[in-house]
Amino acid sequence: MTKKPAKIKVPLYSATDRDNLRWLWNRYLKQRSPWLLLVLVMILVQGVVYQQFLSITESGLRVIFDNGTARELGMVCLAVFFLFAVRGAMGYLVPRITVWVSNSAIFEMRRDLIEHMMDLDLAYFERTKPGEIIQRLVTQTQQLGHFIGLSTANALRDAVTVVIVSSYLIYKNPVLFTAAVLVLPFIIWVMNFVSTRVKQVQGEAEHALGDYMSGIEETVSGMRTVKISNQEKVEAARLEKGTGRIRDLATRVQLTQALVMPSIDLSSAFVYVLVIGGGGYMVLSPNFDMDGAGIITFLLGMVLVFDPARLLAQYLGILQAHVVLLDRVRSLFHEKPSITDAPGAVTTFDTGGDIALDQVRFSYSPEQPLFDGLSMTFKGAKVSAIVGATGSGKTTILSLLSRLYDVQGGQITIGGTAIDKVKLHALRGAFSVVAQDIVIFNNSIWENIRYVNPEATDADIWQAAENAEIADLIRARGDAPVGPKGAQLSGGQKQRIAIARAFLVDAPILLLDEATSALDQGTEARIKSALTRLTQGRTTIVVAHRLSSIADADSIYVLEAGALVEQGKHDDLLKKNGYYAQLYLAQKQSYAAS
Ligand SMILES: Nc1ncnc2c1ncn2[C@@H]1O[C@H](COP(=O)(O)OP(=O)(O)OP(=O)(O)O)[C@@H](O)[C@H]1O
Repeated sequence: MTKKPAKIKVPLYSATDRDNLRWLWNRYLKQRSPWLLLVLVMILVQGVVYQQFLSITESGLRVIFDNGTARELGMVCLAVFFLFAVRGAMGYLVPRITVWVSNSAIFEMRRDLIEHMMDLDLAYFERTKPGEIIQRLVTQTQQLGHFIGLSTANALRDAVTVVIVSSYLIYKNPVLFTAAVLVLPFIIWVMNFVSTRVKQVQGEAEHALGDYMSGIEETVSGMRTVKISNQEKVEAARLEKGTGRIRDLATRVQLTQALVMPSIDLSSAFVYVLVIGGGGYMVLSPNFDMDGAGIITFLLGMVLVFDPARLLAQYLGILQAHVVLLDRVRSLFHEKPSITDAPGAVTTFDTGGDIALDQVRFSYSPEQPLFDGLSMTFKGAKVSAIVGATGSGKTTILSLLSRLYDVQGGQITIGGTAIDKVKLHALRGAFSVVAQDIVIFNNSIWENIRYVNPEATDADIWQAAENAEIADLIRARGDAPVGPKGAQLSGGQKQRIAIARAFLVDAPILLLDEATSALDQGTEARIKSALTRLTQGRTTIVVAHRLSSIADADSIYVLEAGALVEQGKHDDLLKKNGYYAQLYLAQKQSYAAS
């Protein structure tokens, strides 16, 4: 169940807001300023068209009231048509240009966000919810695009209309305009009150919809557990409760929305009564210079200014929300990667040399120290194994070698070169990894293997698949996709894909982290010879729980709570009768028992 987001109160246009808006302008909009200027000119033209329309209408009405000619009336009609044709053309071009400008700005923003995100440390992704990142890259940028594009162009057009038409009305009849304007804030208040109510209920409805969708996602993806534990009824009741909430809120939204039209009608009535009554009085009274044409035109002017004024008030209302949105999106750029290329980092180093950890200190959090001065050397072109109880730090050592995390003290060298003096791309390119968390895409097995080396020939891929004992499965399944996250494959089949990938990547250092743990002993034995071939000539580091699988390693390192407690060959370690021997015997007995 997701928590209701807390209401955030930020002062409008704080220093941060101004800085964010400046950033948005400088980075994504400034280079498009000629287009924006064109849009501004067209918006001004739209405003002037309304003023001209009012002025021509007034002349037209006088032609009618003062017995003018049909030709004069025809000219007025033509002028009105021309004016609206111009406004129509602008009305087509302005959204076209603004949508294009804002979409390309948002495309660039998303591209920058994606590139920035790719550079961030693994640690960032381990502490940030995927939903937050998705929101920034998908919905928040989308909303921002709409805001800097159409919403702002429309608001500008509305502002220009209000200013130009109001100025014209003030010029025509300042007294009547002032009286009408006194009512305007009240109308806007009524409108905003209704739209705020609608927004509130809408917000609750969206929240309920979000909960309902998360509920469906949880139930569907956990269907195996739901069925095994006979929870279908409970889950159905939970989802039905969700749909009930949505029904209630949707009804409330529609009932509140039903208030909009009557309140518009009622508030417009105030203005119309005021203009017709007040203006009519002015026409009848000899003290004012006002005629019928003037009063009708004035009324028309009020109608023209009314909607833009309301929309402008609404726009100002949502402005703050979008400034907050901008801050959220930009916050991803405030995250800085700490694992980067050092100045002067090299791209070539002796990838076949020894890998040495020298007095390495590392912990994921200060409260839980893991390595405090760990030293060990993995011989180049040999097979080394790391064993130890769960949580002793085996996988972490592999992560440190490829700089998924940086050591906090001491150093790691490969072939004598400190790994933080090697460009990240070159360093990581030296490793081929078969890890516990295998990423499988919803594609064919063939494509899943090819993923690690798109340039590989078909023959290479078949060879890798044969080596990893997965070729028969490829033949049987053909091009069929393997389901989201490889849901249609067994754990062992996924591991074989990972092993096939390792065969396909021709990297000098091989890291096998529980690479065969999900394989049955028969399959493990069958691919063992292939794995042995794979390790030849490569520096290989194997992490395994099943000690029998690493018995023939050139060197075995035994870890206990982040410290190296024993090191040697399998037979020597057994003879020593220490921690390794204990682990080995315990495993042997449990296998015998099972
Ligand atoms: N990303 C992480 N963030 C915080 N702590 C972590 C992270 N990864 C591992 N740890 C912690 O660090 C310690 C060592 O973990 P590591 O995965 O290296 O152990 P391991 O020996 O490989 O264990 P296993 O045999 O269970 O795979 C554990 O206590 C674990 O909880």
